[in-house]
Amino acid sequence: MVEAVNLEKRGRLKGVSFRLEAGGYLLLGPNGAGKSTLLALLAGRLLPDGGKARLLGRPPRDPGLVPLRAYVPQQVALPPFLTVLEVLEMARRLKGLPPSALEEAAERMGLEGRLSSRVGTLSGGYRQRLALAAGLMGRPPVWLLDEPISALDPGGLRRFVLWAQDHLEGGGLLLVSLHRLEEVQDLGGRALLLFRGKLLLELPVEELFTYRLADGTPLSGVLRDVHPKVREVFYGEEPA
Ligand SMILES: Nc1ncnc2c1ncn2[C@@H]1O[C@H](COP(=O)(O)OP(=O)(O)OP(=O)(O)O)[C@@H](O)[C@H]1O
Repeated sequence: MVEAVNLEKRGRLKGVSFRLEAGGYLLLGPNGAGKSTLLALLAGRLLPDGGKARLLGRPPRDPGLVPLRAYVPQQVALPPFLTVLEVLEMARRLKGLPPSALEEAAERMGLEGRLSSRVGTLSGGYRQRLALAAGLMGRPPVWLLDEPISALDPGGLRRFVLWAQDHLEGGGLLLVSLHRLEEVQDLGGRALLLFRGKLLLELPVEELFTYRLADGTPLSGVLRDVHPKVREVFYGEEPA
């Protein structure tokens, strides 16, 4: 469903290749690893300097992908003077969806009581809920999400996880970048570990917690705080 072939962006992504079928994929890696760059390339928001990407067999900028692919970037610029309902209505029209799709998306993210609020008055968490509701509206089969849960409270997070679980059960693909792995491990699936613009490792999420590097260091600890160790083991470099 989503394919990258030697995908490159100068100084940011160094030849990443994979082929992802339906299912959940957690895109992990330290700040600056290239997660946002990779997602923006797959979504057609950035052009690659080399290689290519395909979503459902089509190039990322194919207009036919609009109703088939959701992309929610890390920072979503929503016009502050519009109401929640107006933003959702814009998304609905852009994707050519029926009103029931708007209602479902608002309900999924718990926005029913805030439809008349102006975006500029929303808290950070509600803005993130709105970005998700607008982006995921209409059940597109491919979801590309860049740190979509960073501002969500436990209720918002539960709503997102439930929606994502339904999406996966329905045969969808979810590629999501995040740092707080513990909160989404119910989604299962596979983890893709990016480091310095390269894909280091792909493994089932449950193995992340038990995987050990050659010297016995647990990978989950490495992800949290000992990144030079990753460099040492995977690149053969001395730790800084
Ligand atoms: N517009 C840009 N122009 C040039 N370089 C950029 C630009 N945006 C990001 N970079 C660089 O590209 C690299 C990868 O950044 P990217 O935002 O993709 O990482 P990330 O893994 O998403 O990080 P984070 O976890 O902090 O969100 C970084 O070195 C960053 O400084």
